[in-house]
Amino acid sequence: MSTQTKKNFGAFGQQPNIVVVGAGAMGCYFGGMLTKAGHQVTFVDVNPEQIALINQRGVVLETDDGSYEMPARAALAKDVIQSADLVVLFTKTIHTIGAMESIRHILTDKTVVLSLQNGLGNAERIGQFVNPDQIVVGTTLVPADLKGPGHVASHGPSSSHIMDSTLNNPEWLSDLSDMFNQAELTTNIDPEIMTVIWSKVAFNAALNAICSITGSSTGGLTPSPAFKELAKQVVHETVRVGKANGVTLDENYIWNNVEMAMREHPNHKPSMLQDIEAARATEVDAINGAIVEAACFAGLQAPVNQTLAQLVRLSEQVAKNKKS
Ligand SMILES: NC(=O)C1=CN([C@@H]2O[C@H](COP(=O)(O)OP(=O)(O)OC[C@H]3O[C@@H](n4cnc5c(N)ncnc54)[C@H](OP(=O)(O)O)[C@@H]3O)[C@@H](O)[C@H]2O)C=CC1
Ligand SMILES: CC(C)(CO)C(=O)C(=O)O
Repeated sequence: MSTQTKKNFGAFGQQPNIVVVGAGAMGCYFGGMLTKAGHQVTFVDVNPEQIALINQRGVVLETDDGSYEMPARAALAKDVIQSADLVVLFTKTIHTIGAMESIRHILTDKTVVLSLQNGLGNAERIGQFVNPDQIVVGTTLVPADLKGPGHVASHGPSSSHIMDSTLNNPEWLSDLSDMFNQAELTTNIDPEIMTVIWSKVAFNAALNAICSITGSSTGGLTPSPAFKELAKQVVHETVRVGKANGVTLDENYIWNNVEMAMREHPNHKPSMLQDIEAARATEVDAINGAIVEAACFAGLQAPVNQTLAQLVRLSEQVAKNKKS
């Protein structure tokens, strides 16, 4: 059945007004796929040149099924007027508060805000702007590499897990996952979302941090016993911290995801490495740093994450020094 004939987005209506905030790698991929499925998407970003290029040429997606160039609409937040039915938030976590503040005027008490951002604390940050029952959080294993403004490549299998932040699993959540699945963005509703989020944080704490420090894509680490030993220590430590914070994690499940990413997404540069290469601030505080904080909160220490966090911060500084 074609995506057109399956269309029925319940609470969101036939033509929801979707606003993708952050027109970088993930924003362009998710927004581009939703556009390709026939949705009305507005991209919001802070970079005027990027906005101009997207308006002029559209977004370009390189996928395993082919390359697509789709007309798209992008704007600065202040220039978006129509209220949003769905906000898909894909800024880096350090920009969440600023981005949400900038779109405050298009948020209503019915707007749903979805975050598949990496790291801990996403629901809490978004919760400063909308009610908890309007927030959907989750994780995604979609690998997205920004090739240039509005131009993104994503290769290999992937899926996302979502749940509303109150864990009530309202009916409209199925409408949202249907919308994404029909746009070929494989999405599962997962009641165990805290486990899923912590598992992804453990994954990113190992893979993103080590790739960023070493300058390697995920596949580049494959033959290294040193990587395996270090990454397993990160995962082990994070599982211990999760447990002390009331979240039970499965070390094997996390490790299998790390191995899957190395095997299936070998050319992907984790988002944190893309930040280092662009001399931008990374999300280390929401990933390894947040694990260290959660350890302190539970009266523990997390020395492996602490050391990796410091090395990522050092790599950030070196990248900035080189650029200036
Ligand atoms: N890339 C990937 O493969 C994956 C990423 N993720 C997560 O998805 C999220 C987005 O990552 P990614 O797409 O890689 O990030 P990018 O850096 O590629 O994109 C973020 C975009 O948001 C823009 N931005 C910054 N501040 C604001 C603001 N106030 N309002 C609107 N836009 C703003 C940035 O502009 P500028 O560059 O000028 O700051 C940039 O264009 C992160 O949390 C990441 O961890 C999750 C899984 C995979
Ligand atoms: C794509 C993935 C899952 C790393 O493999 C990721 O989370 C990232 O790049 O930040």
